[in-house]
Amino acid sequence: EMESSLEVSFSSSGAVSTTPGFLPLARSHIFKIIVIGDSNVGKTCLTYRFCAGRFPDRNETTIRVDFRKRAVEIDGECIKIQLWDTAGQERFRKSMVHFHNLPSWIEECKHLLASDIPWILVGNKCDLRSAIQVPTHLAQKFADTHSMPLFETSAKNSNDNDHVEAIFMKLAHKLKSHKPLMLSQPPDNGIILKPAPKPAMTCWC
Ligand SMILES: Nc1nc2c(ncn2[C@@H]2O[C@H](COP(=O)(O)OP(=O)(O)OP(=O)(O)O)[C@@H](O)[C@H]2O)c(=O)[nH]1
Repeated sequence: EMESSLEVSFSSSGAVSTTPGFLPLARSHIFKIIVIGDSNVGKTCLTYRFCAGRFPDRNETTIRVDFRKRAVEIDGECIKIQLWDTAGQERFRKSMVHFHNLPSWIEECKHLLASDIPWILVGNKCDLRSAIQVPTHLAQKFADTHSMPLFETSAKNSNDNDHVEAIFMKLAHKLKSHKPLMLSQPPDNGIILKPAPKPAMTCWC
């Protein structure tokens, strides 16, 4: 079946690494993307696909939240993308938030998160076209109503659809230009003298 999942994202950034002498060495941005949606829509597979580059051999239902990460380069800058793969099953997400279906997911997020967070809507499992659950025109209408871009993809086999890689990269670009949400995070072990204007980047990849 083709089902819809909802992704909402926010960013925080500005980590500055320092040497014991307190000189800033490197600065990198961390973008945190929360993936939410009903159970079984493919949140784990989508996040795995983006971070590991392939469809998982096997996976189990998510309990509370799993974290996946990947470093990418945007405009010559190393960006750390942290994906929060949340549990879709009611019994596993009780301690986090209470959601039921797409409109409820959105409503709940609006209460919990800042209003101007970039959102995108993703319909997954497009490789199962014959078992489509949500026609594109309806998904598009829903996305328009909630002012978010719609992507249709398959974590398993993107072929003619939006590619998982491109979707997350588009979101990362969107977050990069979304300066107001960026918060400065002091380093754990030092004093920030001042942010380096054009720091040398240290990439995890
Ligand atoms: N055919 C097909 N199957 C998919 C796709 N994405 C996920 N699946 C399958 O759908 C099932 C559920 O995928 P998950 O990624 O675990 O779903 P989830 O949304 O993370 O589920 P919860 O952890 O319960 O919230 C698994 O059997 C996957 O193999 C896809 O794009 N195409």
